[in-house]
Amino acid sequence: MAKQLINLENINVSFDQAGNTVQAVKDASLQVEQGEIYGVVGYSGAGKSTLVRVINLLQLPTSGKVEINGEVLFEKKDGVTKQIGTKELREKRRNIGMIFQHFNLLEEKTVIRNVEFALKHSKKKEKEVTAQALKLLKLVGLEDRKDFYPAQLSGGQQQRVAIARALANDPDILISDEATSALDPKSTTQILDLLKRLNKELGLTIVLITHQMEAVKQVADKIAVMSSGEIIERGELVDVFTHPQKELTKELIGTQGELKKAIHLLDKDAIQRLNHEEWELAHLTYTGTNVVDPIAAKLYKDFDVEVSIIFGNVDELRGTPVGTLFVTLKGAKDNREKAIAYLKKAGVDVEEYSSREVIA
Ligand SMILES: Nc1ncnc2c1ncn2[C@@H]1O[C@H](COP(=O)(O)OP(=O)(O)OP(=O)(O)O)[C@@H](O)[C@H]1O
Repeated sequence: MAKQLINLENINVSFDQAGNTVQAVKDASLQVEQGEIYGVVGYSGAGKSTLVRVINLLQLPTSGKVEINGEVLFEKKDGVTKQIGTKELREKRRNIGMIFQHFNLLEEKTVIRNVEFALKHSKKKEKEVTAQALKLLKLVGLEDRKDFYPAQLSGGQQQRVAIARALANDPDILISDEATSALDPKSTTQILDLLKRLNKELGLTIVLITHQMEAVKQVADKIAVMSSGEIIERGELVDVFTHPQKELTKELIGTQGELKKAIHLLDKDAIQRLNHEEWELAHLTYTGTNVVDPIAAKLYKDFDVEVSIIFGNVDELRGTPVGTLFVTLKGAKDNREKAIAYLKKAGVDVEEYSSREVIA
């Protein structure tokens, strides 16, 4: 089993905002294993940044436990606080690189000086510092821009510099706080590809905060969904996307919008002529690409259930094709039940909407 690198237990964070207490994080626990890319998603204000800033104690929790690589950095329980010393914390923080939406580069310094700046506390000689900075710029594909100033680079290139700088002290963990949110789609993909490569080549553990579901779809192994300070759902990326439990998760991943589209596309005149008991709308989700035709034929042949496809789509989740299909199922109720039981057994996730719900 992989080693648990980050362990946040029962974290609470509250702020005082003009005399009112805002609870930004509520009893949140998050465990990240070494080598994982863990996405934390949710709308603005959900508490993502606050929770993740707790990892390196840039944000002190009101209560809870912060354990990194088996070492407790902070624990406050029953009014008793334990916290590592300032000097030790400074060292620990070097093991956790951070990148942000705004690249936070020093504008008056060249690219290489920006990276070297992160090594100013190291005991390395000047020559070694420069060699290390060059190595990092090579890693992010920017060695030929080493003497440029940040303003002479595109957003994507500036984020690469920020990544090189974040990796200067050879950290085990990289926290990415909305790092692709200010970039165009092409640069976003390039940065995500770079993060994936660093994860693979360096074994870097990455915590990725984002409101962009496309970003987690491309790179995350696991995701946690946050709402009003709480983690409301979590799991393997493909599981959460194919079996979302909470309404918010469905909304974030677009299932709700797809359902509306399916209802809009239904041939309501034709369908309203049918008895309510004779049909339903079903949302099928499956991994793999080629199950559609055989399923339709099989349901008709074996269960006397007629399948009409309203629309379908194949998406890719971290390289795994995931098909989604909205269909109407027509036939006797018990036949439909048997057909659905068959689909579920075949690994297809089925969400049913009764004809009354759809027509309402
Ligand atoms: N330093 C602070 N002082 C007071 N309130 C704060 C502070 N930092 C965050 N908050 C509040 O805590 C809540 C959660 O904010 P947080 O930035 O963690 O959310 P988020 O999910 O990361 O959203 P965003 O992407 O917009 O930053 C918000 O209500 C915010 O106003």
